[in-house]
Amino acid sequence: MATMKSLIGLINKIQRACTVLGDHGGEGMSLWEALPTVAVVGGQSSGKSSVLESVVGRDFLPRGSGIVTRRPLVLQLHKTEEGTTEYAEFLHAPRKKFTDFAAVRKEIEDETDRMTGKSKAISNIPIQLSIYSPNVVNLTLIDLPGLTKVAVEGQPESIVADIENMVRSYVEKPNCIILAISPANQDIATSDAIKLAKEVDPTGERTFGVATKLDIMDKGTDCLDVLEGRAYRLQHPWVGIVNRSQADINKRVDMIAARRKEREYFETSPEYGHLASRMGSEYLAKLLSQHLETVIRQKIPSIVALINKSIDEINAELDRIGRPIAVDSGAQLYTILELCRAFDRVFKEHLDGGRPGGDRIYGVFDHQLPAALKKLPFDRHLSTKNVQKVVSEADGYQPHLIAPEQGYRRLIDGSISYFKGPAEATVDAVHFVLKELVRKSISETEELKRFPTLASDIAAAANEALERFRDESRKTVLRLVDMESSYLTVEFFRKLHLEPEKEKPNPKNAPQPNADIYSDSHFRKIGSNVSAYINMVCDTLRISLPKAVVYCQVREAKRSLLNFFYAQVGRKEKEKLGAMLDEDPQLMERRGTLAKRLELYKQARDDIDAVAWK
Ligand SMILES: Nc1nc2c(ncn2[C@@H]2O[C@H](COP(=O)(O)OP(=O)(O)OP(=O)(O)O)[C@@H](O)[C@H]2O)c(=O)[nH]1
Repeated sequence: MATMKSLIGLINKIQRACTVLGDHGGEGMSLWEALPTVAVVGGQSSGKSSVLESVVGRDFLPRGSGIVTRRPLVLQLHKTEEGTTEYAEFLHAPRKKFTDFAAVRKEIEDETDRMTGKSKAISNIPIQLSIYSPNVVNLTLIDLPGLTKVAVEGQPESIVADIENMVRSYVEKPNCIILAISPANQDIATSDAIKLAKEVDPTGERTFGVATKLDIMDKGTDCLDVLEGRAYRLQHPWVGIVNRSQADINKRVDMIAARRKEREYFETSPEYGHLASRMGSEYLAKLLSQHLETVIRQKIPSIVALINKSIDEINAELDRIGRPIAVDSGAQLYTILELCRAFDRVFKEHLDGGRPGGDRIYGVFDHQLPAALKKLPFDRHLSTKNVQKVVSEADGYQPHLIAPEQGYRRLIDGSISYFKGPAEATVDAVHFVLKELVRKSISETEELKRFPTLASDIAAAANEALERFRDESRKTVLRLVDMESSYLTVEFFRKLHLEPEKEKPNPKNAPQPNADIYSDSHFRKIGSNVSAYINMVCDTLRISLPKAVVYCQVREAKRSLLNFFYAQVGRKEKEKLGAMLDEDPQLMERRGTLAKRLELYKQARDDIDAVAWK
C-alpha cells in the first residue's frame, strides 16, 4: 500500500512538472486540473497568511497593507527526517536552496513583481515554492489573493472582480479542496470565504471551514455554534485556530512558540477545552494531509485514464505532423526519395483515377479538340472565289489543261496548315491540366506538409519536366500535321476521278465544251473535292493527335516526372539535403512542445505505477 508521503509526493512531483510546461489549468483538460489541490481562500485580513505560516511553522509570506498576494502561490510541503535543516526552493530558481526564510519572502515579492511589474496588478501564473522541513506534513496548498471589496491606491478598479474570478477559477474545479478561512470575530455565515464556497460547493463536501481569531472575539461571545457544526454545516468538521496577533508578530514571537501558545490556549480554554484535540493549526495540517491522501487515492484511476488518453492524443498528433528526421545524409536522401514517391503516388492517382482531375485530359480530347477543329475557317478558304484565286495563281500564265494539280496542292497545303493551331492548343491544354495536377498533388501529399522547402523543390522540378514534355509533344504534333501535307493519299483522288459526275441535266445552261473548266461550278467542284479530302485528314488527326499528346506528355509524366530531380538530388551534398528538409519553424516548435508533454505524461504514469501499486 502506498504511503501518505509517497502519494502526496507523487502529486507534488506531477504538479511541478506541469508548471514547468506552463500547464496550470485553464485551457482544455489539463493534467494540473485532474490533480487534487487545497486552495486557501478568505477575505483580506481574515488570517490566511497566518494559517499558512503556522501550518508550515515558519514566517515566509510577504506582509503589508493592501493586496499583497497577487499571484497564486503553490506551496508544496515535504516532511523530512527529524534533525535535518529546513530549506525552501522555488521552481523558477531551481538548485538554489533558501535556508533564510526572510529571503524566501523577498523572493516571493520579487517574483510577483517580475510577472506583474510594479503595477500591483494580479496574475494567474502561479509561483511554486517547496519547503523541506521536519516540522511540516506532506501537503500542497495554494495561497490565493485575498477577496477584497475595494481597490487601493495604484490598483485598477477591476482588481476586485479580477481577484474574485481568479479565486473562483481555482475553487470551482471539482478536484479543488477549499480551505475557507473566516475570522471568528465577524459573522461567519457571511464571510467572503463561506459565501464563495457555498456557491461552488453547495453540499460542502470539499470545503474545510477554518475559524481564526477565536482569541479576539467580543467578550461573552464564542464560536461553539460554528465549531460544533450547528451554525453552518459542512461535511467536514470545522477547525478553530489562534494565530499570532499583530503584537506577537511585532514582538517576533517565533512560529514554534506560537504553536505551543495555540495548543495551550485550547487546552486551557473554558469554552473549547473539550474540543482541544481537534483544534489548532497542527491538527488542521494533519487533517488536510489525510484528506488529501484519501482524495488522491480515489482519483488515481481517473488521473491514469486522463494520462493515457493524453498520451494517445499526443502520439496521434506527432504521427500527423511527423516524427523528427535523421541527420545522416543517407537517411536524409532516403527521406527525400520517400517523400518524392509519396507525391508521385498521389499524382498518379490523379491521372489513373481514384482522385479527380485526370478526366479533364479526356475532356480536352473529347470536347476541346473537336470544337477547335470544327471552328477552322475551311468554308472561307475553300470558297469558290478563293479556290479560283489560288488555282489561277498556281496556274500562272498557262491555265491548267485537265486538272489543276498545283492548285489542288496549294489548297490542300493551305488547309492542312490550319490544323497546327488546334494541335498546339491541345498540347497546351493538356500541359495546364498536368500542371494543375502537380499543384494539387503537392498540396494533397500529407507527408510533404511539414517540408515546405522540399515541396516547392519537387513542384519546381515537376513543372520543369512538364515543360520539357510539352516541347517534345509540340514537335510531335506539328510533325503529324506536316506529315499530312508531305504525302497525300492518292487513292482518295483516284476514287474521285472514277465517280461519274452527277450533274443535273439542265438544257438551258447546257455546258459549253470550252468554257466549262473555268466556270464557277468547276471551282466549286475543286473546292468540294479539297474539302472532302481535308475532312478525311481532320478525322485522322482527331484520332492521332490525342495519341501523340498522351505518348509525349501524359505517359512521360507518369513514367519520369521526377527522374531528373532524382538524379540531381543524388548528387547533392549533406548540407544541401538537410536544407531541402527544412521544416516550418512553427511545426518544429509544436513537435518540441508535444515531445516535452509526452515525456511529462509518461513520467507521471511511471511514477504513479511505482507508487500506487507497490
Ligand atoms: N489575535 C489574532 N490575530 C490574528 C489571528 N489571525 C490573524 N491575526 C492578525 O490579523 C492580521 C491579518 O492576518 P493575515 O494572516 O495577514 O491575514 P490575511 O488574510 O493573510 O491578510 P491579507 O493577506 O492582507 O489578505 C494580522 O495582523 C494577524 O496578526 C488570530 O487568530 N488571532
